[in-house]
Amino acid sequence: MEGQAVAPAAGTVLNALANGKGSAFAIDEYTTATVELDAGADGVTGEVAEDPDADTELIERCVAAVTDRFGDGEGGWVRTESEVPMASGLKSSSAAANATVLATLDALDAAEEISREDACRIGVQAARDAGVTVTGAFDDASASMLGGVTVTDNADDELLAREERDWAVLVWTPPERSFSADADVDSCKRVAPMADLVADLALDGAFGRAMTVNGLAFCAALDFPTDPVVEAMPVVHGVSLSGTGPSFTAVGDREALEALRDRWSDREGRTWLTTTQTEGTRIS
Ligand SMILES: Nc1ncnc2c1ncn2[C@@H]1O[C@H](COP(=O)(O)OP(=O)(O)OP(=O)(O)O)[C@@H](O)[C@H]1O
Ligand SMILES: O=C(O)C1=C[C@@H](O)[C@@H](O)[C@H](O)C1
Repeated sequence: MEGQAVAPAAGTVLNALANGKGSAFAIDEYTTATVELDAGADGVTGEVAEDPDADTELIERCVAAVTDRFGDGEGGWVRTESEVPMASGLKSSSAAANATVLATLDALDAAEEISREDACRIGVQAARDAGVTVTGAFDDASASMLGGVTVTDNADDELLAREERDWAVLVWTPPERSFSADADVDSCKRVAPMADLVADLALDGAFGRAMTVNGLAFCAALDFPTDPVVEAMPVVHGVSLSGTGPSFTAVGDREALEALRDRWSDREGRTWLTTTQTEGTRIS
């Protein structure tokens, strides 16, 4: 029994570490999961193509959660291949979990037995159980699973809004890595009044302005530089630190972002242009 699915990465509108509300948008960069199930296998073995030493607990838990609920507890093998690096702020764990959950459902021929929203909640619970998230990150996971821009309450995995936007997206990924689970949550909680404002803007559909306020607040809280945000502000719809960093994303018109790319590219790391994605996670 084999299955395969592909899930998009995402960027941040609102980081949920301050007040539990979050917002994120899917981008056109992907993680693929391939799953092979075997009724006789003893447990699940995971593999991350780009990093043989990576922690595979999350994807193994995703397979087991799906076979427990929709199969007969089959074990097997899962491998992810990703265009986005881990711990870069681009929600690689959400994309890996979503792709693995859907690939396992595909292997069991059970993809139509559950809504995409609930399938996403399986991956969020696996991320909590694996200890790779602070809030569960239903904001990131729902954007990756459903596509478009989502606004969520991560306290109870509730989807508050989903909309579609057709933006060009500029991403700067510095060479450093920062795991979400290691973020300074107390510092993030201090900017909760700003996060409340960002949530109101996002729920009004003013995603660009929401994102920029988020960027300034969380760069300050997590000690990231604000100059990429200030440089971008005059020419973009929105710009922010993505997640707990270190990547930044800016959204807007392609020509404006091409000009901004020339400035951001002076910094160390990788700067590239992509687009928003509205289709979400799919069986491949
Ligand atoms: N491509 C992947 N394949 C398998 N597991 C992954 C993958 N990406 C992330 N993970 C799992 O999630 C854990 C946390 O990764 P990471 O910090 O990248 O997650 P994240 O919260 O999505 O952060 P970021 O938004 O910074 O990418 C990893 O240690 C690993 O266990
Ligand atoms: O681990 C978490 O709970 C989160 C991590 C970051 O991606 C945040 O952007 C997200 O809102 C929540």
